[in-house]
Amino acid sequence: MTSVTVYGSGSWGTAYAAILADAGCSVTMWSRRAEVARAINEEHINSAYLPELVLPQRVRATDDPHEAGAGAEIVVLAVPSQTLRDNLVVWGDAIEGEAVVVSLMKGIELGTTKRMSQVIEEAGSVDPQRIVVVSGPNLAPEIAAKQPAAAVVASVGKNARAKVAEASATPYFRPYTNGDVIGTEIGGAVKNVIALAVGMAKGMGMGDNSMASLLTRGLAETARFGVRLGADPQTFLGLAGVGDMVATCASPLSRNNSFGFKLGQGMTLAEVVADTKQTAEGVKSCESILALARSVGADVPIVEAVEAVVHEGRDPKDLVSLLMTRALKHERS
Ligand SMILES: NC(=O)C1=CN([C@@H]2O[C@H](COP(=O)(O)OP(=O)(O)OC[C@H]3O[C@@H](n4cnc5c(N)ncnc54)[C@H](O)[C@@H]3O)[C@@H](O)[C@H]2O)C=CC1
Ligand SMILES: O=C(CO)COP(=O)(O)O
Repeated sequence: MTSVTVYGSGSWGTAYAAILADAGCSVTMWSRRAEVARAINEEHINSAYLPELVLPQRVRATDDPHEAGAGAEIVVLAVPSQTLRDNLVVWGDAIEGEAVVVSLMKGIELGTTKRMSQVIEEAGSVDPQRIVVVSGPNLAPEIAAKQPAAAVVASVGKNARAKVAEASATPYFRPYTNGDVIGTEIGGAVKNVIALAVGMAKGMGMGDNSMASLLTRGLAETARFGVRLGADPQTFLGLAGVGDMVATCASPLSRNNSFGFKLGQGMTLAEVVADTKQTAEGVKSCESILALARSVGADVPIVEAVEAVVHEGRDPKDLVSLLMTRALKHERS
């Protein structure tokens, strides 16, 4: 039985722990709060995040990161992107030397503009051959309800990606392996920002034409940007690209989409932040994504417009003029 540790007992960490257990792994979760670990062990429920999900008996939890990591062959990281480095400084040494390390995170680090796999390599001293990124249309509440979904399991290490695909394949979760780590991570991070834009548009009363235009042009800028970083353009036509873009932009279950919706409806940024209990990665990552795109000369107008609303105090209503009055251009330029 493969032994897996999941660091982070939030929405996706918990749903992914259930996948791993349903696939036959023995799973230990690390929870920041002792009461969350206790409820998982005694009631098999994580009520703050996924109250409907009854976790399998083979999922255990502890608030001690070193106890959690002992003996794990696979270590899964599911904390907010902007906290990953600090978390690794505190408990990164709990990750066993030969363990495969999986990132479930969809963000770009502020300041360094690093992707999560790069932060793991740097702050956790992990060989890229052992780093795997899981991404795709995977809204945690739907996965927790065991609704069928697929995902990309990407790594430059063939053995590592095969091991994680094997460990997380269930009748409701189908992993596809891929070698394009850059494209997989860029797809996951940028779609959160596009979902913020779509949410704002919906919140302002716009319909499906606006949503589809933002989604499609959002995918175009994601691919243009990703290719500049070395990604395979085909990845953006797959689950970590169009798949995740569609799920996140269409669903009110998406925290990024909902965050944008509330802004579009007229709530202030401070009000929306206070009203959001879980991680909406695009809110912070729009800034680092924009910085990274500028550093490689990639034009990302939707990301730029979202950043202007979220960080420069522009009114969401300005989104329309910011995007619609730019110089006309060829669709594929
Ligand atoms: N929820 C979803 O449907 C999906 C989420 N993701 C990604 O997974 C990553 C984790 O997201 P969620 O589990 O949804 O987030 P969440 O907000 O539901 O949970 C975050 C977890 O990290 C823990 N944590 C550890 N250190 C922390 C710190 N310093 N500050 C705040 N929290 C800290 C929290 O206690 C909590 O257990 C994100 O990058 C997200 O984009 C990816 C696919 C699906
Ligand atoms: O990444 C996700 C679905 O694939 C979850 O999106 P949110 O973080 O916006 O909820």
